[in-house]
Amino acid sequence: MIKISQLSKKYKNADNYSVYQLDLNIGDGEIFGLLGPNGAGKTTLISMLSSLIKPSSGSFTINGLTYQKNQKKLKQLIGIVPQEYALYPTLTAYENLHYLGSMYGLHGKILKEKIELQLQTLGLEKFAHKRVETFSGGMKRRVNLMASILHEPKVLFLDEPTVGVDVQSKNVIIQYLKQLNEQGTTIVYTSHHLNEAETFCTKVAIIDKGEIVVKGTPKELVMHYRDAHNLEDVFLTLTGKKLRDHA
Ligand SMILES: Nc1ncnc2c1ncn2[C@@H]1O[C@H](COP(=O)(O)OP(=O)(O)OP(=O)(O)O)[C@@H](O)[C@H]1O
Repeated sequence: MIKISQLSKKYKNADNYSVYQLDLNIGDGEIFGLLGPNGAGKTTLISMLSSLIKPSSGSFTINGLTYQKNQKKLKQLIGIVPQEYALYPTLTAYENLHYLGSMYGLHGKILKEKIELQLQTLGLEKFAHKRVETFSGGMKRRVNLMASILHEPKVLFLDEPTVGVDVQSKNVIIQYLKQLNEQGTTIVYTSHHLNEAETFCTKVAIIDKGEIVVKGTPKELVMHYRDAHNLEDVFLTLTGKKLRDHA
């Protein structure tokens, strides 16, 4: 589904590469977790894959398509849930979804029904006509998610979709993503929640300093490191306990 070859990114004026000569294949139907400490390059990688930023070198394909030649097709094929809310605060949840859905060519009864179904599934039907600026973090995260899947993408990229939300919202989001995956959506997500990733992901890659340190199923990784009881132990073994502050 996704084939990444020697992908690198060095931001303008930066001293180091944020992603360096990265090779990775992500199969159809996976829930793939990109894990790593602060500044590891997770957002940079997912932003390149969702064409929000341009690689410095290397290449990747999604379903055999490159961005250079298939921008329109890829826009329909993928969904992007960025870390920042991509919503209009003064519009209601319904108005936001209607506007963003129409950007993907959805209209009329079909769009209305899709919005209503999603609001219901993600527990927001009662708040459909309230302004998004009045919502809690968890509610905004759920609207952000809905906005990116109205066009039923085959691949969904999510950058920390459960950051800053309460346990209930997190649970609803993860259950919903699992449901989408069962219906055939490939999911690529970044997270700092290792417990969540361990049960949610079919495969993970631990990234540090722009390179993949290890990849595999969570079970394989925990089995491989003798003293590890869980994915967090594997993570700390590989990335160390030093703080990774960066500016
Ligand atoms: N726009 C930018 N310009 C310059 N450097 C950047 C830019 N964005 C990110 N970086 C640098 O690239 C490196 C990787 O950052 P990135 O945000 O991809 O990491 P991350 O793994 O997503 O971190 P976090 O977990 O903190 O979100 C960091 O050193 C960061 O400072």
